[in-house]
Amino acid sequence: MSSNKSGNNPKSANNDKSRNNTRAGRFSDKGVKNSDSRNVNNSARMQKPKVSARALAVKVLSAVEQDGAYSNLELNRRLKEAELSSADAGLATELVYGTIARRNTLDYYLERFVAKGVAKLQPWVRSLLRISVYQIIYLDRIPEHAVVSEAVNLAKKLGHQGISGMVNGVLRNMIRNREQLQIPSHLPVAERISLEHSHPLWMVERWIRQYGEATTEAICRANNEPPAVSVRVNATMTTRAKMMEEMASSGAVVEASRLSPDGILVRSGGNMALTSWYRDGLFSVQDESSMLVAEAVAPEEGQRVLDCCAAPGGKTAHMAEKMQDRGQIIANDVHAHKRELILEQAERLGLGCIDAVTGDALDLNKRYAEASFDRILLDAPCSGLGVIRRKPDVKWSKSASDIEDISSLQSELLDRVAPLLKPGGILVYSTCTIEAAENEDMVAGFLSRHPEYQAMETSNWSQSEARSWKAVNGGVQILPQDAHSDGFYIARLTRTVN
Ligand SMILES: C[S@@+](CC[C@H](N)C(=O)[O-])C[C@H]1O[C@@H](n2cnc3c(N)ncnc32)[C@H](O)[C@@H]1O
Repeated sequence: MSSNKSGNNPKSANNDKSRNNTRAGRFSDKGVKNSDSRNVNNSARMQKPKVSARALAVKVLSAVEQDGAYSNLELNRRLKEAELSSADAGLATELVYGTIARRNTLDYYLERFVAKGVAKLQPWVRSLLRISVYQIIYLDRIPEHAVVSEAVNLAKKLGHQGISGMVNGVLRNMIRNREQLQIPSHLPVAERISLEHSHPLWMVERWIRQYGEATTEAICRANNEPPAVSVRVNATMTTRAKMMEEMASSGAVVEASRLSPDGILVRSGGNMALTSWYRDGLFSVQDESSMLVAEAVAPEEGQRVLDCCAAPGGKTAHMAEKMQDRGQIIANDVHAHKRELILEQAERLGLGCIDAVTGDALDLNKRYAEASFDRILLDAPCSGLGVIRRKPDVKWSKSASDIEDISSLQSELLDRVAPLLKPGGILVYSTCTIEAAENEDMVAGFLSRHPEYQAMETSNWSQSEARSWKAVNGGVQILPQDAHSDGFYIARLTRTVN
């Protein structure tokens, strides 16, 4: 039996607290100090907010659970309306993402104290109890008595006396019996990991089959870390060294990415998407793993490139930057409304070599001539299980059958676009998941059906850090704990004969 690691009881959860590296850091009101006030994420407000941070979090969580809303979109929409101070916006963000991330652990604890069972509660009451227990267990800056009184006041406002009494009773009882807030160590391993790190049991069991127990536990632990902030420098406008200098002199704490030559890790400095550097196109906000995709494509100036599933255009733009905006990139996506997103990126970054088009990638072979592209990127739609840190809802919204469904689409997409590559060209297949069925098994199947394709060496494109990663079929599988970046699979294939 593996030993209990952090997060299985309130005490170790408190150790988690002491790291104080919460998601809310992104909303810190310590904006970059800069003589150019446009770069300061200054949101001190004088008026009384229309809604409290906790009420907003309860509304977002209830909409996610009841209406299947996307947490990020719902949260952003409500934050815009609410005009909270930056600290309160940070708290609301922390409560929403933290509560979703720790959902089944919170429910496991609550189940012992809610007489009629958590499932029978009204969704808003369930959300209120969950955010309260999340604060008690995982956040150190809010005293327990404040958590209880805030919850009781909110229950009075949103419900009635009976509900506020029940909320008061449940929370006080939990605080009095903290020793009961433990995950028993005698549980079968998969169940223990599932409860301790809040992942669905089917997912944990699936990963144990693929990666073994220790790696699965490391994946689940990493999935609960707040994601790092990183930006990709626009190489047509500046260099990483110059950008880092400018950012540092404005008060941001930055580090060069060890994964991508274009990446900068931003340890503190406010919301990068609100800076004038971002608006002026000097950089884009992008995860480090994702930056490795264009690295693998290695497009050259003057080449013709096909990006099959391109929206919102992050990797398209990166490839255009690598080409110094010389050549042509056809950036295709099936959704007409997403074409705008690609065009917005291109315009902000000053990139003219991108042609954004709409259509099903399954039909690209009817629209373009065989062997007409030097490079093809298939950044496929996938289950997204590599980006749980950023989108914790994925844990609860996906099922094993989603993985089977999406892999048959991926396989068909690969088969249809393969003839479009010139002999000697490079086809990159990438996903933001860690599922073998969508990754190495997918590429193995493709190579067995297409003798005209070969896997390429990974070592000549991946940075030194990446070279130790598991490389199979010309691809690297990046797990979220490897470099504390998103889980990604990137395979690099070449066409040898016509
Ligand atoms: C992983 S995302 C691509 C992310 C993008 N490469 C980037 O870096 O910004 C997958 C995209 O595939 C698109 N998509 C899904 N099915 C498609 C299809 N059959 N044909 C073309 N695009 C598709 C989705 O709309 C989604 O935008």
